[in-house]
Amino acid sequence: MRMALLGATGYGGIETLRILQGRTDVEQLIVGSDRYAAQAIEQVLPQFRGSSIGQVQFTKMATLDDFPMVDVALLAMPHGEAPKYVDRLLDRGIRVIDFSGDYRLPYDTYELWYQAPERAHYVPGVYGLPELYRDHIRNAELIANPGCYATAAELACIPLMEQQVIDPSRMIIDAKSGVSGAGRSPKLDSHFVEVDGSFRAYKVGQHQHTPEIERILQDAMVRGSTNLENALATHDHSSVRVLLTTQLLPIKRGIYLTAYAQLTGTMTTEEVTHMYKKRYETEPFIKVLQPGYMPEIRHVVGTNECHIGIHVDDRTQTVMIVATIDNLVKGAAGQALQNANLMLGIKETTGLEQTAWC
Ligand SMILES: NC(=O)C1=CN([C@@H]2O[C@H](COP(=O)(O)OP(=O)(O)OC[C@H]3O[C@@H](n4cnc5c(N)ncnc54)[C@H](OP(=O)(O)O)[C@@H]3O)[C@@H](O)[C@H]2O)C=CC1
Ligand SMILES: CC(=O)N[C@@H](CCC(=O)OP(=O)(O)O)C(=O)O
Repeated sequence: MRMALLGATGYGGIETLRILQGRTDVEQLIVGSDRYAAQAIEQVLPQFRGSSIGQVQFTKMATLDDFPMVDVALLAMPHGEAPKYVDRLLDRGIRVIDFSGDYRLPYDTYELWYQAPERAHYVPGVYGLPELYRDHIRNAELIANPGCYATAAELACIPLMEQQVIDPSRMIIDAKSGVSGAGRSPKLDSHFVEVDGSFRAYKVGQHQHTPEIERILQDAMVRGSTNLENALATHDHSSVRVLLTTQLLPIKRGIYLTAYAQLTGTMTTEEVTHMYKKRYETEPFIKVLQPGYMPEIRHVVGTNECHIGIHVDDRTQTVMIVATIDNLVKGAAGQALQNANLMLGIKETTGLEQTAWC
């Protein structure tokens, strides 16, 4: 595999390097950083001292057109940066996986939720959630890697949507993330002293992953339906409505997400669990827990896994799904490398079978 990684010194980029350094099938690795151009990875990131990639030097991203040919480029930069590079890469025949929100939504929705400045209208890429779009990903030129909360929310709710057993118009998603989700650039809100020993909600009612989750769950509902005509007729484009609350946990990494939805018929915890186990039985990274068990962040940190716990509250006929992921792995770098494996015809789990650090 020949790969370029632009934005290699942010948390998503560093995590990509951590996962890649154990791989023996990486024939070429180009790492882009303007700030650290010409320095070796191990000079800038001492955790890679003596590793197989430690001596690779960072390259200025502006020199992109002179890079040697690669199979795939991963772009791990803040929102709004990827479009400076994407067309140039695609024109050279290099396939692209973008970590940011730039290619996840139709432009009008993107502009609204990301407060994007006036610029060219981007066409969404193939959405990089293998559990829903595996076959599209294999042939894609441009992948929009999902957001971290969105990954957890979608994996938590896809079986409910496909089987149409809930009211999709009033779903509640309560999500908590470790601080690395806010990126590596210093900001007051993610400063250690502001976060340690505290807990708070942020971006209330305006989190940018809200339309992403609604769009994908809507699609899951329509695609999963055994009666497509009925699904299209009864659910117009705006029928999935999600109230998303995002909160900052005083830990480095991990997402703990709880989705609540109203069942339209009577179901037990055992029945919903059976439905989830069946849906995800061939998915290498999804673990559905037995009734009575709930996931924990420490059991997924450092892994590309999503653990799912299920409970049905009989009194209110509410189904509650808890999903945990590592925001930097299944929520970013791991998922991007899972997508790269699919695109390049490599076994999907290659390099991604680590167990948790706990
Ligand atoms: N952190 C997470 O949990 C997740 C992040 N994402 C997305 O992944 C992308 C990368 O995020 P993250 O890894 O957290 O890191 P940052 O957002 O902090 O990105 C830092 C990297 O981007 C490069 N960069 C390029 N242009 C700019 C610029 N104008 N300003 C600042 N940095 C720039 C930096 O290069 P240089 O070395 O030259 O400084 C550095 O390598 C973002 O779009 C984010 O939304 C998605 C899912 C989860
Ligand atoms: C803790 C924290 O701040 N998290 C980030 C989500 C990062 C991510 O996955 O999303 P994007 O790629 O869409 O930025 C946030 O809430 O904006």
